[in-house]
Amino acid sequence: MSSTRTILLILGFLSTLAVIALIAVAVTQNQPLPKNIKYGIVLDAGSSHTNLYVYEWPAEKENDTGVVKQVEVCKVEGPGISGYSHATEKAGPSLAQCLQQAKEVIPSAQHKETPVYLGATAGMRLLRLQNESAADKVLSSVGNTLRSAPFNFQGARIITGQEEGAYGWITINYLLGNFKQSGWKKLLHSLKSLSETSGALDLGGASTQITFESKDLTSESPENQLYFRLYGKDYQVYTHSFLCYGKDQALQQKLARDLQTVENSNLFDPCFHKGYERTINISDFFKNPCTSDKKKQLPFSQLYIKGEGDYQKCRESIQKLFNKSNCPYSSCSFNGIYLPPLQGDFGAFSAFYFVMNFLNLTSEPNPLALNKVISTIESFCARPWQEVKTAYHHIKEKYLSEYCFSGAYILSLLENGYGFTEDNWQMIHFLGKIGSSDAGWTLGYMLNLTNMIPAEQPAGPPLSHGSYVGLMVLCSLVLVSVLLFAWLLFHKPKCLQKGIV
Ligand SMILES: Nc1ncnc2c1ncn2[C@@H]1O[C@H](COP(=O)(O)OP(=O)(O)O)[C@@H](O)[C@H]1O
Ligand SMILES: [Ca+2]
Repeated sequence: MSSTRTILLILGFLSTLAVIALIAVAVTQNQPLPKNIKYGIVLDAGSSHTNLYVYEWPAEKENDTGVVKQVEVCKVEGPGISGYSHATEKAGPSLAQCLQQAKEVIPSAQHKETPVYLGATAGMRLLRLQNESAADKVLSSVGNTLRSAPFNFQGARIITGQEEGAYGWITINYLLGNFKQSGWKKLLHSLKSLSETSGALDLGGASTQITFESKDLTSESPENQLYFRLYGKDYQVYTHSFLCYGKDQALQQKLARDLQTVENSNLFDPCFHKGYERTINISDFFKNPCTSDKKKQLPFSQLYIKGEGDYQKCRESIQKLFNKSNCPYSSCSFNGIYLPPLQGDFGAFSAFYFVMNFLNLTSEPNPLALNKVISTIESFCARPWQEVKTAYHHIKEKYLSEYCFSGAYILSLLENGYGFTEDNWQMIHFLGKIGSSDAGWTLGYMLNLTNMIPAEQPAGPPLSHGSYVGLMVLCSLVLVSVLLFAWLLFHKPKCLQKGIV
């Protein structure tokens, strides 16, 4: 009897030892290999300025969703590259300082294999319309600078408005993890027939984009339609980019309209604060493709703008930029552009975020009601310029003086332009960053050009490393408990014998 007990004891001890060994092997064997990091660089050459982004991802996981993240952003000094139309050779050298910063962030052994892309947006689209050869020279200047950097130059080009919308949509849905939803979340969405993805609203200085998944997208307007197959799923997406409807060009358009009825060189503008004054040179004003159709001979060369700080009047004058009179489709946003019914949540970024964040109107996770947003902007516009300047002395005067206009413009674009209402306003989420990455088109652009988003779900182990190890541990613990229980049951140790009948 005692010898069987000894044998069983030894067996129990050995099996416990075996289980511990099993766990130790599982943990060490499945430890991810030391990280092999890859890098990519994208320059966003916007109308107002250029930003350089450095992204990184683990090489062995590059086709997984959500693994690429932004590790650096560098703001290029000076204007956007389209601002170099009169000194095109200076456009490239303006990028040198940010390229230097990228060289410091990325280990030098990896410089040669790191792709670098430059995408120019609406500022360059406008320059190309106004002066094509200047636009070509600017692009060749930035191309030369990028080629001479130690990275793997992949091109400098003007991206289309459609691409800008599409890549912005891909970026935010990639970062929000919407392309890899769990089974139950997918089921919930399909039961409620909700979109699994978030729409994207991007407001720049020269153009603005609206992009969202639209299940009932008809083929009325093929140029607004995009099809994607990502991670094994099909997406039908609507997109449109409005050139001249970025916030800086919208202001130019509004001023061009105001100039039609001005009686002398003084213009009272309800969209600027009381006490604010700005002088505008008329000679260049109508050369811009966004204002050239309003060209008018005026008896003065300078216009003096004087602020009135009246939100209601400002909204009325902005409203005129959205022509709702003719729509050749079943439904339109404005200027005769097709817009299917709005669907799902929207992420609103770049200037949508900068402006609403300044005005403290981005409150998440509980978005504010539309009437609260309106009253906040209304009272901000009513504050005298001297008071605003003192309260926010640390903010660039160019930005500060235009937050009233920009706030009113954002509301007009969303309400009058796209038809958001009090009821669906809260579907809009103003976001600057998602995790460590800025919301914008650059990440989506790089993911696409490096083929990092597969059309089909990559075949991989069914369990993640963590779940695999967890499961191993759990099974082993169950095994030990069963063995222990069996031993107790059949060999009732003396100390327990009394209790068992
Ligand atoms: N902190 C800020 N506050 C207000 N506006 C900002 C801020 N930072 C950037 N902006 C504005 O955001 C817009 C960015 O547009 P940009 O990307 O340069 O142009 P586009 O996308 O039309 O080519 C510009 O109007 C710029 O003035
Ligand atoms: Ca932009």
